[in-house]
Amino acid sequence: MSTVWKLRAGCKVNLYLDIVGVREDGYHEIESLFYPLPAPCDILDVHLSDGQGLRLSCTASDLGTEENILSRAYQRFAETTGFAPGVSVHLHKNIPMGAGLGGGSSDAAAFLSWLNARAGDHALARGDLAGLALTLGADVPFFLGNAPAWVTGIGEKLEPVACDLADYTLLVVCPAVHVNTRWAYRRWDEMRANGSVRPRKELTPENSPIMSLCFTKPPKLWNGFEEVVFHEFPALYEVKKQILNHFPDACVMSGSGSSFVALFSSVECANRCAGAMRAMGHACHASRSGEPLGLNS
Ligand SMILES: C[C@@](CO)(OP(=O)(O)O)[C@H](O)COP(=O)(O)OP(=O)(O)OC[C@H]1O[C@@H](n2ccc(N)nc2=O)[C@H](O)[C@@H]1O
Ligand SMILES: Nc1ncnc2c1ncn2[C@@H]1O[C@H](COP(=O)(O)OP(=O)(O)O)[C@@H](O)[C@H]1O
Repeated sequence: MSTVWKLRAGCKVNLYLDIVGVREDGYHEIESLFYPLPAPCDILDVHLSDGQGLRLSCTASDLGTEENILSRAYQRFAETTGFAPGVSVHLHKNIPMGAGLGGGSSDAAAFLSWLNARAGDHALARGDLAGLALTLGADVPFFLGNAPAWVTGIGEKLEPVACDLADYTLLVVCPAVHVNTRWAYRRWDEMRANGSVRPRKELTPENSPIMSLCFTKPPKLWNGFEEVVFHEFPALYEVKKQILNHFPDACVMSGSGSSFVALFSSVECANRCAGAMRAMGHACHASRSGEPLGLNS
């Protein structure tokens, strides 16, 4: 029986996300604080097999194997390095898709790291692996290091940051709403063109009512996608208000949505919030000091 590796692919939340520019190729420049979380997380059961090529299966029926990012990661790595072993992967998909949690990117980074660790003389240097990762997705380079980072460029410039949230319970609330990242960026462009959204540094109490509320209490967390996504999905704005009713120290939508992350210094408040969210049908995942935290809802 060959060795089976169990790779855990956690998720990320954006504690700050501002869109600060658009490149010629249509990709957007961002300034964002990426923070890794252990829950929800995907599991990749990987084992080497005879011959060459990837055999992929996945628990998510709506995620075919051809368009799965893991297939593209294997293909890209084989083309770049010539290392194309026989590999079987069974993906236990737990991170909701289109949730702003980087689930696909995390899977790809976990698999690329595993391939590179076994590639021997074909292995890529760190920078080259990050460059390959970027071709799979803007969030993939972050997951290679999987540590709190200030992210700029389109997602390829990473600066490690000391971001100690050990005093907080982090609660991820996942409404069953799929937000397409590409749509969110295009919609941001349209709203930017008509002046209804601006990069945060251009906001003043005069040109943004929401900021006039915040300037007295500068927002600890910020996500420039909220106005875009709440405009299209008002139900998500309601979810955020429901979370705020449980007195988190801070709460923000993650990435292009639809998930939220809330920081609670009180575990009791986090528990109550999780119970209320689950009663409304929203999956919840908690963690504290980098470890998953079971919540009695
Ligand atoms: C919004 C963010 C914030 O962390 O994450 P998610 O909400 O997806 O988790 C990222 O910028 C998403 O990264 P990722 O999800 O890897 O995006 P990709 O698959 O590379 O790109 C999907 C589409 O989004 C647009 N895109 C993506 C990244 C970027 N910096 N500018 C863009 O304009 C492009 O149209 C691209 O075709
Ligand atoms: N292994 C995978 N896990 C999740 N999504 C995948 C995967 N492979 C391909 N995808 C595609 O990537 C899209 C974005 O998924 P994901 O990265 O989880 O969301 P987000 O970009 O909101 O963080 C999904 O809607 C799906 O179509």
